[in-house]
Formats: sequence, C-alpha cells, structure tokens
Amino acid sequence: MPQILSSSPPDAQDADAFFDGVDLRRLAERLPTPFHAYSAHAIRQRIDGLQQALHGLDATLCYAVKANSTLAILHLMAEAGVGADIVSSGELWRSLHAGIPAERIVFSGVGKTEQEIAEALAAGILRFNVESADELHTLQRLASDLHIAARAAVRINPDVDAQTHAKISTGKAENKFGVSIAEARRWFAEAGRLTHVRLDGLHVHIGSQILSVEPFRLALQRVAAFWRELEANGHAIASIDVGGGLGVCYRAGQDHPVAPADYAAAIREALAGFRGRILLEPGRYLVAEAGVLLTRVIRIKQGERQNFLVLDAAMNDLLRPSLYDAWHDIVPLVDGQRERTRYDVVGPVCETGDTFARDRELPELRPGDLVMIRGTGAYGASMASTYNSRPLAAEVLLDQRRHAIVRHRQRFEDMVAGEQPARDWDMA
Ligand SMILES: Cc1ncc(COP(=O)(O)O)c(C=O)c1O
Ligand SMILES: N[C@@H](CCCC[NH3+])C(=O)O
Repeated sequence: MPQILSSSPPDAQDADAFFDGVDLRRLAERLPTPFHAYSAHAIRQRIDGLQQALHGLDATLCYAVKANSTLAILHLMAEAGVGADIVSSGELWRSLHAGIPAERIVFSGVGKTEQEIAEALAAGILRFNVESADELHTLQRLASDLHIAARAAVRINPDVDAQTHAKISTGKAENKFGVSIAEARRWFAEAGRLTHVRLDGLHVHIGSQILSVEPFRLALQRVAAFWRELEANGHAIASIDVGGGLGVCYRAGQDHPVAPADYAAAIREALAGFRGRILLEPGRYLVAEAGVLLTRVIRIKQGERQNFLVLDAAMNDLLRPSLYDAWHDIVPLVDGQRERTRYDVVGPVCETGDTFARDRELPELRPGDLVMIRGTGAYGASMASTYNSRPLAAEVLLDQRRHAIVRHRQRFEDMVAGEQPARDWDMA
C-alpha cells in the first residue's frame, strides 16, 4: 500500500493524477485497467454540503442507489446516516446488507412486482412511492395479507419539463412515471377504503442531470399547491419527497449547474409552512464527480478521416456517452510535454456507438499510456454490462491517501457461473 502514496503533495502539473491523495499512476501499475476509482472524501463532502444547505429543515437524504450500488459506497452512505431510494429487490437487498436501516428506505418505480412489494413490506421500509392505481391496490392487498400497515406516497407527475436529456426526463405528462394531480386527488378522496395503506405522502421526481433551479421550483410549486389543497380538505400529509435530479459538472472549469443553497432555497420557499418530513433522493450529485475510470491506450489507429484512440475501457464500462451522447472529460496521465492532436476516443466493443468522444483534442498518446475519464462515479459501474463478454471492471475506494479494492475485476469463471449447456432437457 505505501507504494501508491505520494511522498510530497502533488504539484500543479501532476495534480490531475492525484485523487484523494492517491497517485492514480502508481495505483494503475498494480491494478489492471480498466478500473473505477472513487473518492470517499468527495462523497462525504457532497453529503455534508447538501445537509448544510438543508439546515433547519426536517430533511432526510435517501440516496438513489441506482447511481452507484457498490456495497462500499452504500456502506459509506449508511455510516453518514443517509437512507436509500430503491427501485428493485436487488437494491433493497444491497441497501440492507450495507447497513442502511429499513426505516430510511423509500421504494420508487412503475414496475414493482408483487414479490418486490411483499419483500419491502416484510423489511418494514419507510415508504412506497406509488406510481399507479394498480400498484396502490396491489399494495393494499399484499399489506392486508401480511397484516401490515404500509406507508405510501403518491408520485405526482407534475407535467414539468426538466429541460434535460429526453431519455432521463421523468416529469412530463407523456412519461411513464407518477400520476396526474387529478388522479392523485381521487386516490385521497377514496383513501378511507385503504385499510392497510396509510396514504399520507407526496413524491415528485422530474428527471436527472437538471441544470437550473427553475424546473425544480415549478414542480415543487405544483406539489405544494396540492399539499395545501389536501390539508384544507382534512388529509394530513406527513412527508413530501422532492426526488433527486441535481445536475453535476461534467466539464472542468465550468460552474456547478445548481448550487445546493439555491436548490434548498427553492424547497424552503415552495414548502414554507410544511410541518412534516422532507425526503430527498439525490443520486448523481453525491457520487458522479467522486469517481473516475482509469483506462490505458491499446493502440492508435490511423483512419481514413480521423485518428482513433483505442482504449481498454468500453461502452460496457461506461455507457453514458453511447446512450446520451454525454460528455466526460478525458485526461491523459502522462509525463512531459507532448504535441496536441485530435482523436475519436473509442473502446474495443464491436459497435460504432462504443465511442467516448469525437474529435477530442488531447496530447499525442502511445500504447500503454494511462488515461482518466472523469465524472464516472454515477451511472458508470451501476450501468456496466458484460457485453462482448468483457468482465466487469474492478472498483477501488480511496479515502485520504488510502485505498481499498472494493470489488475485484470479475473473473471469467464467474461470468459463466450459473450457466450451463442445455444437456438435460426436461419435457414441458
Ligand atoms: C425516483 C428517482 N429518484 C431519484 C433519482 C436520482 O436522480 P439523480 O441521480 O439525478 O439525482 C432517480 C433517477 O433519476 C429516480 O428515478
Ligand atoms: N442513467 C442516467 C440517469 C438516469 C437516472 C435514473 N432515473 C445517466 O447516466 O445519466
């Protein structure tokens, strides 16, 4: 371990190579690339910053596990007193296993199965964010079978444009998420018939990577107006869950899109007078900028029209550029002055979409050079696949000049574990 520590603080030139006090170049000498590295310190700073912005409110952070569900990160959340926003039994299992108590877990998603609902009921989670009438009735039936009182919030679809990428916008009427205020109004009017569901919460989540406070403000205002109407009609609301969606900075040097203080101010303003508990479901904001993907150059390929920088990381390790044309800073960790040139930065996977960047200006690189892709802590490892039978990359947690390999690179044996050739056919 001491080998990877810097003997002196990083100077300005190689500062990029240091992450949480660890020299990533030294780490990469000992670990095969590609691998993900996360800064525990950076995650804790984000948690603290958001909690400080919310100071004085009865607010609970429920980390959106989907952003990065690595157990070590969930464990860090548990230690910091942060709860979880889950969308599957798998995320429930991981959260509980990492030590996040059930009473800090909320369950969102349009496709909760009966089995998942029953498991979450049995675990005693804090709330179900219910997204359809069918789900509400299923929850009532299963809670009744188990003689449990379920706590539920209606996920409101406020029909607000989050002004983000269409694939991660969730709060417009045409999106599959939540129900209209008109429908939610009917649910509350009939809530007396729900013998085993306590419907006393509101939930809203309009999308991800939201870059200005305005869409949040608009959505919160609509939800707040509905909360006031409900209370005026005698329906006590115990919690309002404002979802996640805070955008992050994917380009060095750019300002942070939404300051936590402005976000918190919008919540304070919209929910002024609300005496219940405020829940928040930040995912990306807590982990995105705390993660980098380390990869090496396999080769440079001179194409007819451009040069390709072929890395050993691919779309199976980081899908965001392929899926959303997302920008991630690409920072070579190389010594000395080099000429600058332009590359299409690609991975080895057999798809043209396996491209991290087009026509990106970088120093001239050579096979074996180390390259860092920034902003990969959220929706990086958690969206990874074994496409092209590429094993899942290792993950390393760095914490104040220390590191721990929290997940080893998947072994080929484990990639095929559980599969078998169809030898023993059964008659259907
Ligand atoms: C219900 C819900 N809550 C929270 C999040 C987390 O979003 P983000 O990572 O943008 O904070 C998501 C994902 O967009 C979500 O679907
Ligand atoms: N996977 C998306 C975010 C989706 C948010 C989940 N509701 C991304 O990488 O940006």
